[in-house]
Amino acid sequence: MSCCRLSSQLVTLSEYQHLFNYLSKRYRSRNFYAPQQIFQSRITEQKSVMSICKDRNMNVVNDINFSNINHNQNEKQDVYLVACGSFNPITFKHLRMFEVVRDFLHAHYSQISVKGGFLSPVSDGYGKAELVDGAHRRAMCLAATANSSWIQVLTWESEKETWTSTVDVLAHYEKLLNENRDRPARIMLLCGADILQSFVIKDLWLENDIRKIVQKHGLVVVSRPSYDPHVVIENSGLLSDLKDDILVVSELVEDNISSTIIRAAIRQKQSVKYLIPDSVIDYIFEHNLYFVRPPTLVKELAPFEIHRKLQT
Ligand SMILES: Nc1ncnc2c1ncn2[C@@H]1O[C@H](COP(=O)(O)OP(=O)(O)OP(=O)(O)O)[C@@H](O)[C@H]1O
Ligand SMILES: NC(=O)c1ccc[n+]([C@@H]2O[C@H](COP(=O)(O)O)[C@@H](O)[C@H]2O)c1
Repeated sequence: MSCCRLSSQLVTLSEYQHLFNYLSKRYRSRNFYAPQQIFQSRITEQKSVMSICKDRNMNVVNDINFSNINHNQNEKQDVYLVACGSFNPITFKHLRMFEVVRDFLHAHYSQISVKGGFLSPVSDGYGKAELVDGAHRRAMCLAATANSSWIQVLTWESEKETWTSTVDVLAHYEKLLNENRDRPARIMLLCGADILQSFVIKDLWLENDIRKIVQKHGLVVVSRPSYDPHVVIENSGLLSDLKDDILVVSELVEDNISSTIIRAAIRQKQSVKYLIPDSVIDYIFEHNLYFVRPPTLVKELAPFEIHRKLQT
């Protein structure tokens, strides 16, 4: 019997209900089931990241970075990986990044124990072209992670009307995660090499934010074709400064799949099967997403607007 399991996603009650109804309807004939008790208990757990993620079996130390991580051989650091992005729509590559990085961290840092992975879809207020409604992007992320035992969806960022800087997103989740936790866990940013390259774009990222992300939280960059993270680091004074705390992980199977390509393929009525999860394809068809290109936005991305205002 094949079955999909609703794992402990961090979503609002109505989204749970919506997704549950959708998946149940969709997969009834294929033995999809989500026992009501599990479903209900997850709802009560949704209030804080901590309540879902708490796991106090490991010894952890607070606020270590990669430069000193090897000095604490006897103590384990619980780590949660957070990927911020549009997920418009989510692809297998977004999910792969988590698997690759967890393997890498466990293989190279015996003190790290990766306890969970979080997808944090960006708010509609980010202003990126072709961004479909956050509720759809969240639902697709939920559908895509329904089978994962450790990757979950965080909805706080995308439920806000306005865009939140990534450093604030990380700080928010870290605070929630560590509420009432004796030994704080660490939240690390997981991203593709294109995001690292975007760090040097004027007014897109603040230098202080980058420093905080890298030094306080930790940054893991996954390789992506056409991007060379090492060259980007070498050519930037700031990133060269921080290079000991930036981890670059080579994906075993690099490919240039992107949400942009998926959207274009759907518009051209080409198959996207085996590029994104079936449940996401079903959702796209059911909600008629991406078949028509929306009008081009004239406004620029929120971070540009906000950071320029800060300077005046
Ligand atoms: N093919 C890929 N290889 C490595 N990293 C990737 C790949 N696709 C996406 N990522 C990473 O996943 C995260 C979320 O990406 P995002 O939602 O922006 O997807 P995208 O495919 O780059 O989007 P779009 O095509 O709409 O610009 C980012 O950190 C991005 O770098
Ligand atoms: N200054 C910042 O914090 C900053 C700037 C640009 C993008 N981002 C984030 O990076 C991610 C990029 O997503 P896209 O690759 O889809 O544009 C989003 O989550 C966005 O919020 C953050």
